[in-house]
Amino acid sequence: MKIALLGYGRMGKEIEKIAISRGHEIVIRKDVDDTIDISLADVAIDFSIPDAAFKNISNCINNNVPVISGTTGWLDNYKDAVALCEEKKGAFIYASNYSVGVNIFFELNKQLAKMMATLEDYNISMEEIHHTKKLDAPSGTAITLAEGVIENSSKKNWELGAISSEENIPIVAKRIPDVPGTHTVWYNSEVDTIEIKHTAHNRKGFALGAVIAAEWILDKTGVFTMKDVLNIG
Ligand SMILES: NC(=O)C1=CN([C@@H]2O[C@H](COP(=O)(O)OP(=O)(O)OC[C@H]3O[C@@H](n4cnc5c(N)ncnc54)[C@H](OP(=O)(O)O)[C@@H]3O)[C@@H](O)[C@H]2O)C=CC1
Ligand SMILES: O=C(O)C1=N[C@H](C(=O)O)C[C@H](O)C1
Repeated sequence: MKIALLGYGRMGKEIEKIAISRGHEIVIRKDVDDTIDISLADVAIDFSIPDAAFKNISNCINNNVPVISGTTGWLDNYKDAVALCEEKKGAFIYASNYSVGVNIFFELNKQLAKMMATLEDYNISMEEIHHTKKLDAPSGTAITLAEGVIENSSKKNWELGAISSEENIPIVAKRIPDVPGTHTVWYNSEVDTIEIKHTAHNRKGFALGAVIAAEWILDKTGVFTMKDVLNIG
């Protein structure tokens, strides 16, 4: 299939390698906000920057090109993207994390949250560690993890910082050179700690998941998630 890469940075370049190895062709590599003919592509993959993602996604939907977005930090506009996709009968997936391992971790996190929901002796906290070039904090993945806990417990919100409260899940964001992405969820009590952790060793898992999602969405109409693509949970 013919792929448009909207964003040709660390992820765009990783996706290009995997897409070519799976027999696809890259027809657009868009690195800046210039004019492009998106309709040259069968599918678009957006890994750009928070300020550009919604415009890129809308442009694809308006031109009837299915779009996969992995850009984080733009979710204030997510509902508008969903509404536009439904109105235009387009095809769209956003995932804060495309790796298979993290999507399993998301399900594990929800199951654990259910089990811990009534155990008042335990305090939850989360940490995400990423490279120093990352623009947003907390990471999209940490937000998805927090939402998974909120759906399955009495917690109401997440909060950036270390202080735990009855209603909020504290998320600490650390920036350390070259770290691709590490996420930890802790439940601490006076007597013990339960910890679940996902460590990405490189960006290949994110990139492979994005290409698999692009292959999957080609003949579909609607708004989907990685759970639909991987058929898990
Ligand atoms: N969902 C997932 O699985 C993952 C998500 N991500 C997310 O993906 C995004 C990109 O990450 P990463 O590749 O590391 O970041 P990079 O900074 O390496 O790449 C972003 C690229 O987007 C380009 N860009 C800027 N404006 C536009 C525009 N209007 N249209 C298209 N491209 C544009 C930038 O160009 P220039 O440098 O010239 O400004 C840059 O090359 C981030 O939001 C990150 O959080 C990352 C990994 C996995
Ligand atoms: O910016 C990154 O690098 C990553 N961003 C995503 C996020 O915000 O969760 C996914 C991954 O952790 C890498």
